Amino acid sequence: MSVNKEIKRITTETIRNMKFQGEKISMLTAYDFTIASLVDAAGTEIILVGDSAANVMAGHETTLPITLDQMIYHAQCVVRGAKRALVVVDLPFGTYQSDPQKALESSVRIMKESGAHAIKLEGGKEIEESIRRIVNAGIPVMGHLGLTPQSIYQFGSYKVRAKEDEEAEKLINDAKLLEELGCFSLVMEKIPADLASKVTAAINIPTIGIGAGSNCDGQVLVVHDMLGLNNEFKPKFVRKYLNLEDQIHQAIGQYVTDVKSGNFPNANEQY
Ligand SMILES: Nc1nc(=O)c2c([nH]1)NC[C@@H]1CN(c3ccc(C(=O)N[C@@H](CCC(=O)O)C(=O)O)cc3)CN21
Ligand SMILES: CC(C)C(=O)C(=O)O
Ligand SMILES: [Mg+2]
Repeated sequence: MSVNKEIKRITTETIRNMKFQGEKISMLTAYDFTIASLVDAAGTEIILVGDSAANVMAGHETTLPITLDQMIYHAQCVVRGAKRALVVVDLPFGTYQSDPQKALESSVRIMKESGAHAIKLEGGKEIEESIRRIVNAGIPVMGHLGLTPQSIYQFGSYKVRAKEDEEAEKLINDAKLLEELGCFSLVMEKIPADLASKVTAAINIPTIGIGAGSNCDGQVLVVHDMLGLNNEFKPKFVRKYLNLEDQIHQAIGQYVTDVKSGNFPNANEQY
């Protein structure tokens, strides 16, 4: 008797079909092999190698400083851990906004050098040509609208976006444009739940929300946030499933105490 232990890979088509079947899509970030393996094994459909690595991994204030080389390194680590999930990588700030040719080259580097399955970029109409080029090259693209952290210095704050009619209307038009351009899905960050609902009903590609209410086709969180690894960051859209920061603080405190007291290592922990 032979058992097929091969794991079936989630594809962009799987993700698109989930919307029609009414099955919600779960997405989490990962930036390294170990966390990616855990996120993958627990059944998350999409792993995002977010440029939030700039904050979470490198300690930067914003996402702007992370480079394409650094994103590729994180993506390589994640791809080795993801056996089933679709791996999506953020194009970092400055590698796609200005020039469609550069956008394509950045995307090709990510796909070639990391083995990831798709890229994500922030914006709508402004980056239309970049998205067109990348999609035409056969690279799956995930859009990202609403609060787009790479534009933080233009927004001036991380406040909820598209509360006014004019910005809401632009967001709806951008969402429709992204669908037309061939994006396979769309992240909507920190926008009113009613608007997210409206967009989700208006397009045929799945919407994945973060601070965008329960009517999106899927949800995404930064894995370190939902595990409670950084207790200072607590916008209300984060649900903390664990309080790892406190647990790790306690464990490491105990280790320090044991080393200092001579309690570690004991007779069984030496040769
Ligand atoms: N750890 C982490 N989680 C994220 O969700 C995340 C990142 N980093 N980095 C990139 C972007 C930035 N994001 C953000 C950033 C701030 C708020 C926000 O609501 N800020 C509140 C303060 C919240 C707090 O720290 O308690 C604000 O009023 O500015 C939301 C999403 C989402 N992304
Ligand atoms: C918050 C998600 C959507 C993201 O773009 C990131 O982690 O960089
Ligand atoms: Mg991002």
